Amino acid sequence: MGAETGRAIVIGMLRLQRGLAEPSIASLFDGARFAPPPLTEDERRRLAEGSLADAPPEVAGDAPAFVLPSLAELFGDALLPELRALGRRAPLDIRANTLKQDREAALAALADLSPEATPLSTLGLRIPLGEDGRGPALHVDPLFLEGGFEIQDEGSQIASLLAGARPGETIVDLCAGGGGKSLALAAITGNAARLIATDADPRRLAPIHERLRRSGAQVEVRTPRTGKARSDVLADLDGTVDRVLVDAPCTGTGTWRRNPDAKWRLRPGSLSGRIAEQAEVLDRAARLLRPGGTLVYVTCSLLPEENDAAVDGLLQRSGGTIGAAATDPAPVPGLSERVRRTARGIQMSPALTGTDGFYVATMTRKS
Ligand SMILES: C[S@@+](CC[C@H](N)C(=O)[O-])C[C@H]1O[C@@H](n2cnc3c(N)ncnc32)[C@H](O)[C@@H]1O
Repeated sequence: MGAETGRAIVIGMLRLQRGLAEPSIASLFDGARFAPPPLTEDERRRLAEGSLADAPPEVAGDAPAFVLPSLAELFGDALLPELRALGRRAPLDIRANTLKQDREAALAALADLSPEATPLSTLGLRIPLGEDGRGPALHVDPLFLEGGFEIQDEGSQIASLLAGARPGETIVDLCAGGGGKSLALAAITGNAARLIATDADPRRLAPIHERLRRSGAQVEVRTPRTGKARSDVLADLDGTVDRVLVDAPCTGTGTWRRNPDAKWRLRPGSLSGRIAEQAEVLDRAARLLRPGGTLVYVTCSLLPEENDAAVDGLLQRSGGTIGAAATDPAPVPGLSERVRRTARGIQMSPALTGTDGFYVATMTRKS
């Protein structure tokens, strides 16, 4: 809009992010009692003719300049379309809890919300947003209260499906947080795997207990003590685990469309902090694995430093004990044709897969 005033930013946001045409913006800026003054001639002209074609990428793509080289490394020529897709509103996705009913039954039970099956996840339903961009009050929906579904982005559902969890396995969800992926793994294995969930931060685990009760998922939660009483709650499992899921702490750059403010709070120091945590948690995961066991590394980041480079770091530190393995997109029909492949894993993104920017890589313990 040719200015950096609050008014110019709001008008630009309505045009670029909400996709409103000039007449719709003019109807909001009508000078009524609590409305801003009407659009000026210059503002109308800029809305009609303005273009970001010549703007630098951090302006055209609305992203902090310091991460652009990393994003360009991943996206190449698709950098701007991907940045713009990251600026658009995220859809509202839920995962049918197949411990209670299948997706078809959930679609029927929620028919009044007009859900559709998600394009890729075989477990997902997409709920249309209202004109104000808000979704319905899912947390009080009777089906939710009965555990019939969980609110989970399609990308997170896909990451859970790609984890390859099988009935009979011992599986550790090492960074379980509120339990989003633990619950999904329990449903995917039909409660027939031994699932253990933990997190370095006991407070992050708090919501999991209520979620387990509601969903019927069977997961053993191991809550660490903090401070002087701290001990390794997984020590008895070292060298025995079939599969470890590391849903790692990360910058969350793949979720900017959900948390637009996060991109402006990101600092170079927070990236280096996350990289150190990722190395620590990957080393811990590697020690848990039995020979032949599988490590699945997931982030919701688009930065190669947190993804392929983190995997490379573990492969090098392990001295050959941990080997790279392919991540098979087959459990998610249609994913193979759409997803971006990196040297070590696969990368989802809003423009390509229509999901948050999840990264998934697979490794195995050789000996
Ligand atoms: C991306 S979040 C996990 C989200 C969760 N898996 C879900 O699907 O809802 C990353 C988590 O890693 C935890 N974390 C960070 N460092 C860790 C470590 N060294 N060991 C275990 N968990 C760690 C954080 O406390 C945070 O809860």
